[in-house]
Amino acid sequence: MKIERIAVIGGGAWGTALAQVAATGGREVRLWAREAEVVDTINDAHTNPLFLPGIALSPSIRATGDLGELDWADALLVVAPAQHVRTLLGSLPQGGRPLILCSKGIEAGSMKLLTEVAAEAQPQAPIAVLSGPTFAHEVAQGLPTAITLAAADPALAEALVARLAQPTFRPYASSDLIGAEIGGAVKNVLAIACGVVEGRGLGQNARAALISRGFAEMSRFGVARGARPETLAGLSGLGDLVLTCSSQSSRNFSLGFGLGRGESAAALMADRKTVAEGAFTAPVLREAAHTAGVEMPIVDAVCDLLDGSEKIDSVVEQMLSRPLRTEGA
Ligand SMILES: NC(=O)C1=CN([C@@H]2O[C@H](COP(=O)(O)OP(=O)(O)OC[C@H]3O[C@@H](n4cnc5c(N)ncnc54)[C@H](O)[C@@H]3O)[C@@H](O)[C@H]2O)C=CC1
Ligand SMILES: O=C(CO)COP(=O)(O)O
Repeated sequence: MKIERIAVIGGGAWGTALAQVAATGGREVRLWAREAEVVDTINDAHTNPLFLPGIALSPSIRATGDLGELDWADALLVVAPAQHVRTLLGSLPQGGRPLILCSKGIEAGSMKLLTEVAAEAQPQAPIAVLSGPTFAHEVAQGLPTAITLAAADPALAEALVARLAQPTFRPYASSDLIGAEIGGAVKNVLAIACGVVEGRGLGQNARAALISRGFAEMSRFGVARGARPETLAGLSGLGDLVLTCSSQSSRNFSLGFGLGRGESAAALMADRKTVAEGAFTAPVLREAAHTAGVEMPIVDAVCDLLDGSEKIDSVVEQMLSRPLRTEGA
């Protein structure tokens, strides 16, 4: 199997950065963006100041507002916010072109993972997942990055790795799609919690404890939904959790930081141009965990802060007064 022509659905920071990777060496890449101004600035000035400021883009990236123009591609990178993936995939013609899911989230309402959403919206398309510790602005600058590329068909994984790999962009093939996508979805919620810890000034010990106990929650939920533990401990799980729990560059972490400072979620979410996926994933993850019989106290606490049902100090007190238990449990 050979994949040459890559198209990207989504002209936000991550879609643009991935287009930049795929365009290395002057290879043509098509990118669908929702905003006409993004289409125009990519085509005319080779920049995306709205979502990825300060990066000079390859002139071989051609943007379009017409999904029909993506028919040209051998494979499509799907990089829209998770809650819009179903609608966008439903707007494409049906076909057997591989879809590589790069978004991180769980669909609200249905509680479905994006692999399930894609299988319903495009039943004939082979599905892959690309996920890992990858801040878009670093990838777009060519800084060294490693990422998980999961596909059920090893030939598809191999073809995609061959097409996307660069000396500074190293995809590691996997066959565990569920593991790869659960890590990315859950870490966004945990990054909000880490931001809260930082914003409230609870210290570095608390943040390390939260990353470790958060990873235990991710693992319990992931395994219950069919993920492999080694995938969750890899780039797309623990790797991405550590990245987003350590940096204000994370939109989810910075949302939590604001909450920790006492700002309301509504005020922090109003007028956001960029997406903090964890805010949308948190309530559906809580519901999905409940359905699976999995305890996720950190996720519950993030939900309570986001919906305003609890104040930060009482959430912290509740977390600290939970029954003492053995670490592996
Ligand atoms: N930015 C990053 O460093 C990374 C982001 N991701 C994931 O990629 C996905 C996209 O995130 P970003 O590119 O960062 O977005 P962004 O925050 O840079 O931009 C927002 C995006 O949402 C789109 N959008 C808003 N309303 C929409 C609608 N109604 N229908 C379709 N699209 C709509 C905008 O067109 C824009 O592309 C998310 O799931 C995110 O978790 C994954 C890895 C890294
Ligand atoms: O997923 C990301 C890095 O891997 C980006 O994180 P944020 O969406 O929190 O900015």
